Amino acid sequence: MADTLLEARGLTRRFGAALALDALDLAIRPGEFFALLGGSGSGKSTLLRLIAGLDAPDGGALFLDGRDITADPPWARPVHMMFQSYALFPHMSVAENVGYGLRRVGVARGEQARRIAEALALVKLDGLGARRPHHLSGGQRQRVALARSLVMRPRLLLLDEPLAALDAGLREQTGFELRALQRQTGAAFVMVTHDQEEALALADRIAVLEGGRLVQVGTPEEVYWRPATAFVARFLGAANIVEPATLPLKPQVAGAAAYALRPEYIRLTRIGGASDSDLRAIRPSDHRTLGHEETGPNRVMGVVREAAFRGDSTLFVVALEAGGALRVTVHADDPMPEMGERVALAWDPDDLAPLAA
Ligand SMILES: Nc1ncnc2c1ncn2[C@@H]1O[C@H](COP(=O)(O)OP(=O)(O)OP(=O)(O)O)[C@@H](O)[C@H]1O
Repeated sequence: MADTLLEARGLTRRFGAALALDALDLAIRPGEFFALLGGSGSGKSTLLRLIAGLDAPDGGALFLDGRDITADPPWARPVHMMFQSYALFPHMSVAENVGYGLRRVGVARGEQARRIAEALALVKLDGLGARRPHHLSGGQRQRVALARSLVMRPRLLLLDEPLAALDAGLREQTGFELRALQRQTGAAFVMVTHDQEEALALADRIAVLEGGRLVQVGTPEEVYWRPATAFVARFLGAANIVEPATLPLKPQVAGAAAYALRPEYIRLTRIGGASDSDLRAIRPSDHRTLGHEETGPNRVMGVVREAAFRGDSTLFVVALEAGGALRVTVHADDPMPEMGERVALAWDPDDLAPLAA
């Protein structure tokens, strides 16, 4: 396929009895920012190492531009990996570190100097070429590691938890810089992360891994709003998992055993002492149930049990009269219920995302 840069077919890797990758299929497009998201032990690092050629699969194959590269050594692949530890050589200067790969493949000296300067400028480290890595901050060391990868002009750059070692302030800025670098260089970036917010913020597409299998691949919007399984729904921001047996649901797509319902999708209506201003904020469709206690499909009654302030919104846990609880977010501009207040919860049928078992 023309729009596929790297393809994995049936990729399998066993460690003794443990199946780290279970016949995994995956296609990465040229120039995309792709996130591999999964919990500890889901197979993320194993997949990255196989793509880089640092490890060999027990089954399946890898194709780059349609060519089988499964048996190619790492240096023969237009793929570069940036390790979480950065793996810089402490006895070499920044410029020597960045130029290491160029020297190994025998690029002429003048050309080396030009490309090292270009790579250092790309990561905004101009002028620091003579320094040793231990005279740099953690963020700067990461830039050296990035420059060392980018100087090789890879088609595909693999990044193992690139932001994990940075403090919170630097993480967001570095994330945006990674995106900018990816656009500037045109290389495809594959980033391993266990942080769903990072994946949602940066990636063009996200692959969610569970137990060595891909459970869903899609845009951040697709995996967030339309999770394929309960695992994905929970992993990406704690959606409510609701079942027709326990709640009066009338979903757009019938027949699923369970549905994901985002806390942001639920409308909360104050029933008890709703003030006039509260009433004006309530949608017309909610008026008929105000003061009444009727329920119906996609509408339930409950009592507010917990509240967590989140700045632009507050998350409420509402214990349902029919049993169970739902998590509901109320935007800061909307009327807030009190703790212990009775409320009505409602949602649109097409906001129920059907889940595979
Ligand atoms: N060299 C190895 N020897 C034995 N088992 C291994 C080896 N490497 C990985 N595994 C096993 O394979 C599975 C997948 O591991 P992997 O490191 O790929 O997961 P991960 O998603 O990267 O996890 P983490 O986020 O914790 O790094 C785990 O069960 C792990 O214990």
